[in-house]
Amino acid sequence: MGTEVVAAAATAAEVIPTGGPVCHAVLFPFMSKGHTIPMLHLARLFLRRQISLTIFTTPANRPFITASLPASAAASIVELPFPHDIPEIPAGVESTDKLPSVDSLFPHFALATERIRPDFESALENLRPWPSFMVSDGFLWWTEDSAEKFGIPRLVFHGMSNHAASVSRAVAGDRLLFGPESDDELIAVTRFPGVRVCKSDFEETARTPDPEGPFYDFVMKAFGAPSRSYGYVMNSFHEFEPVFADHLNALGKQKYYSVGPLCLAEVDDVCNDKKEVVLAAKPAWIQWLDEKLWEGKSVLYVAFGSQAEISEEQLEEIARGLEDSEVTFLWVIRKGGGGLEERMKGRGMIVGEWVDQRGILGHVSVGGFLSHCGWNSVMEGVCAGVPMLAWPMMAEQPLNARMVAEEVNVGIRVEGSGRTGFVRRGALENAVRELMAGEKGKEVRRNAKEYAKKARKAMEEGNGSSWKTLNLLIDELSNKKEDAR
Ligand SMILES: O=c1ccn([C@@H]2O[C@H](COP(=O)(O)OP(=O)(O)O[C@H]3O[C@H](CO)[C@@H](O)[C@H](O)[C@H]3O)[C@@H](O)[C@H]2O)c(=O)[nH]1
Repeated sequence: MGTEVVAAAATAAEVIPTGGPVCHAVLFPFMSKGHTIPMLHLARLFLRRQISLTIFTTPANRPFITASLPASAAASIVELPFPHDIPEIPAGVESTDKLPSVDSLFPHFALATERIRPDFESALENLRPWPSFMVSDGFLWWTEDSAEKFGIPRLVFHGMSNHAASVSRAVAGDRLLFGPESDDELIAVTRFPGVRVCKSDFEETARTPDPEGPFYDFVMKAFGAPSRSYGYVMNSFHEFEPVFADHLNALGKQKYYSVGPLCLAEVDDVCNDKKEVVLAAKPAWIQWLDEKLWEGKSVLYVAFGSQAEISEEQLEEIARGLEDSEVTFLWVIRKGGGGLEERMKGRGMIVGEWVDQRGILGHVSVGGFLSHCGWNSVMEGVCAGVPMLAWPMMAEQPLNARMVAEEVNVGIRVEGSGRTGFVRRGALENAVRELMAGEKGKEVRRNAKEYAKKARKAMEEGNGSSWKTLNLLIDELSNKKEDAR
């Protein structure tokens, strides 16, 4: 593979906010929407602090990145070719949501990214101005070596919560998953009083004494060795999970910087594209939500992230559960569900396109969120003050669901849901009714609204905990003091 680095920045012109850039940083998001989106929000926070950026990506991911950044951003996008000769990965697939099966192909995809390293390093070497620091996704473990080679401090971007990171470490460290308990039996996590997990909350590799295979190879490469990076950037806010954030920071030499919720970075932006947003035609589903507002209906938003795989049988059961609950719903389906759209007309709306999820959650008609508990969705639900029905499916989502339903109490767990679970229509119906109209629903709604206020406060310019943490981090890395604002 040649060093065919296409440095492109034509549109992302050199419009730098007053005073010129404080420093220059490199960002490298993992090629998955759930990882790229929050890193682009982080990009906005850097731009707002007058840090110019070089963002690395691959050709097929470039349009998404360009579209997500303000047009006037002081950001250059550098394309690096995605490896084409991976037998398991169909040609042209450069993002996990395009994989025919995330479950089986994810490790091959993630392992393949290491082949980008030579091109990445050639591009880094030629970068001017020289970067003060790099933020790259934890799934791109090999960027740590590149950063070290060039003496660039690297921050690991962690898409997960402080809770999931702490609990996973504690469970592994204390070898809690190798006991006699059944998959669904609760196990106390002794380091955190009151926290309980079960074996099925974790990936197979974590609960197998001698694991092997590509997923294990990936885990070992990405998380197997102690990190030599400068620290971790967490998409969370201290007030949401203080025990877990403090725990991680007490562990060792690296700091964990909670600088989120990153989805709030778009609220007061450096960019001036609010006008464009207002003038753009409303998509059909937002118009539909407007109608529901006039009809006085509270809508359940149903969405399972960018890559969940749901069987036709389970989709049908969801449809039945929603019908039986008599709730008004907006359901975003990524794959499958043929025929449901027509059948559900009048009861709810089904959308098969990419939507602006944050826009939907912020619509006043939306009163509940049935979610797979991807961490971005959790943060977005919390920021909108919308209580959740937690239905975890894969990755660290079962831990996020515990966070939502057991730690901060902003949602209700859907009975039977989990990594291998099948949810029956009756269980979904009950959960929906409880969330939208029950006593428990009222309680979690109140809590969600409280946390929404705290989230906004955390991101508040000047005094917010996350705002200050990010400033501190930038000061540490750039050795420049932020001007008193
Ligand atoms: O039509 C859509 C679909 C998704 N989204 C956005 O896409 C992101 C999806 O992220 P998330 O909710 O975290 O779900 P996943 O895509 O499943 O995220 C992966 O990455 C997360 C962060 O590491 C992990 O927490 C999850 O377990 C993992 O599956 C969110 O920002 C959504 O708002 C849209 O805007 N429109």
